[in-house]
Amino acid sequence: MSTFKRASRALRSNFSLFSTPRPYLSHFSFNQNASFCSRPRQNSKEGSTIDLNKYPSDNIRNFSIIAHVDHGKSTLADRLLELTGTIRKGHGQPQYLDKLQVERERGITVKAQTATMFHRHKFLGSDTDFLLNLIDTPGHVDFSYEVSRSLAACQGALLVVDAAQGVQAQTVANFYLAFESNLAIIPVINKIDQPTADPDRVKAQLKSMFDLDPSDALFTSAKTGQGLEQVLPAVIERIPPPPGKSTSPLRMLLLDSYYDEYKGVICHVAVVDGALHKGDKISSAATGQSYEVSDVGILHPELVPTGILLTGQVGFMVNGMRSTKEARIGDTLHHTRTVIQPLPGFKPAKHMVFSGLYPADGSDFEALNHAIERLTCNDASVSVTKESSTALGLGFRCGFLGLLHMDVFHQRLEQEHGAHVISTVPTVPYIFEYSDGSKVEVQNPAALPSNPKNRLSACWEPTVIATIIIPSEYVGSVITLCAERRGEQLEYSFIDSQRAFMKYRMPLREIVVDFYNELKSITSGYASFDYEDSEYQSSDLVKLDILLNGQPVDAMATIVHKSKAPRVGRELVEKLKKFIDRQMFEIIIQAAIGSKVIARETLSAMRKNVLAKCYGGDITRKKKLLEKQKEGKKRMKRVGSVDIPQEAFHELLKVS
Ligand SMILES: Nc1nc2c(ncn2[C@@H]2O[C@H](COP(=O)(O)OP(=O)(O)OP(=O)(O)O)[C@@H](O)[C@H]2O)c(=O)[nH]1
Repeated sequence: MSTFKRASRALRSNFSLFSTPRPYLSHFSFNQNASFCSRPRQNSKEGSTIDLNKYPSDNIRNFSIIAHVDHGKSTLADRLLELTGTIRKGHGQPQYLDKLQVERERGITVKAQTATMFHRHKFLGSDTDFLLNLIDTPGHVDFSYEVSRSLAACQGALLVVDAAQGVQAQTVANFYLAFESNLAIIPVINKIDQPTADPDRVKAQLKSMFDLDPSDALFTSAKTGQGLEQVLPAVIERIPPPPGKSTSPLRMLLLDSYYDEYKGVICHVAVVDGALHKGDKISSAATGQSYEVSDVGILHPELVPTGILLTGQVGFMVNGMRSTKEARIGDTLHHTRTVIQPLPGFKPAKHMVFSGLYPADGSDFEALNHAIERLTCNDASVSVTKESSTALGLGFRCGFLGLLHMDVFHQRLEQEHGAHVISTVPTVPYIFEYSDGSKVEVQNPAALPSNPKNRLSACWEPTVIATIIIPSEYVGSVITLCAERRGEQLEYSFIDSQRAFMKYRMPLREIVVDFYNELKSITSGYASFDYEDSEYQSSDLVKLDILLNGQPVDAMATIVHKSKAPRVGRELVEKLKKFIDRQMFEIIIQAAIGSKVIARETLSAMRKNVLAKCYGGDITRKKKLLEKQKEGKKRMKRVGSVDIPQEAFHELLKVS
């Protein structure tokens, strides 16, 4: 059973009983008298002098910061890094651990980031030096795979909740991920400086929803610094040290990997048992392949070589892997020639949406191939297979964790690798059964015959369990929206007098495209939403073809529920009419199921004259416009004799 499903089951039972055992681990002694004491400022440049032998596992704490989107994880991480002198105060770069350009532009965390901090604290009566590994995690549902991976390296988590917004859908999802991993959970009610903050209400929600003791909650403002002095003492006193054995043979969990231009593949690892030294010979439990460790160290938060990583420590390792494909996330690494029991590892990432990626300019296939290869080195959760389309030429079919993930991947391709792509309508993985009893998973609608009923006997679509939290006054409109999206209500209750909690089983296709936007718009932005994958359900699906002047455009084909086909068909042809420029001849745009046309638009003939509004004879301006038109043409795709601009493909993504 998937973690998601188990969490969902726990969640369901939690809501019916409203009281569960306290999720805390109680085996670690709690020192009531310990007091806060700051360590002299550390600087990452001092890295080479760091002696990790000073930090046996009893003096190590590994913890994640988890929360709903925007509740302040990365800002809190900044403050903790400053407090411990890991980064300079006023370093001028908010959300320091969000390093990607896409993270900075969108203000979201996409990749979990680890930072090692050092902190002196009065513990059991004496000043003690601690090594703290903090993992900042993403909040958006698409990246919850990153959260579950991060939690595997931790013994505790700070569950951050916005004091004004209270518990939201991803708070619930992340709480259960941590709870299922048996982590010590420290509730942190953040943003208490806001005028609308109501920490007492949030405390009551944490008690009623998760049975978290209200007296355990910390109250902070990551913005003003209020209450932050309580955080690290709580981490040290309430989170147990890592449980591994220093005397056992080395076992390391491979948490993540990325490709660095200069160093090659860099692996992030958690040393569960034993110790890793520079120069060690290690092997992968998954592939049996052996490597020599050429560099090892901590993330402080930049790479700082230490020559050693001891039991319970989290850090980086370079070992001559040539491609990140060799670095299998969740793999156990051990000393060559020792026999070990591999660690449980992680479930592979589940791809929720698939889309074709094609070079905007057909001749750029090799450049796109190269760009995708490089980017997947740093984002191994994308699946890639080559495919070809009669409309778009050679390209790739890629699997993503969700639509935001797909969007972020496109943006990174463009920003980090200069690749311009056309993407096809995203689709979810359907299962079709042929009349001979064989079953296929269809990730590309073009792969289905246009009249599938002739050869197919049954079809199934993936569903999700959606969690929605909304102010009570919006319940009616949300129920209507979910019904329109073929949702089946599983649960409906109240978190407190103001907020309702609902659970729905919904077809994945109905939520991947614009469900969240619509939910936000009908609830004035107050809804929060999360989902977890569930089983397949039998469904009445049809393939919807788009034809231009009678010729099907394979890259625009889509699979829809039969009841929605007329509306989707109509919307698609209307969108295309808006985005295709008039050309020298008439263009007939049709949507069809098999040979039956269900929607049609006609674009009358006329060449778009970009100089129409250019009065007077300024030749340089005319030249500029003609140049711009030429540039635009590069981003067009010719299907038969019809030029389709890139935006038309983008717009089709928004039709559900
Ligand atoms: N008023 C106030 N604003 C805060 C506080 N903490 C964070 N913020 C603001 O809240 C916004 C979101 O903060 P982030 O730290 O990026 O939130 P996050 O949880 O890391 O966001 P994701 O990574 O996208 O999930 C930013 O504009 C912060 O400046 C706080 O204590 N008080």
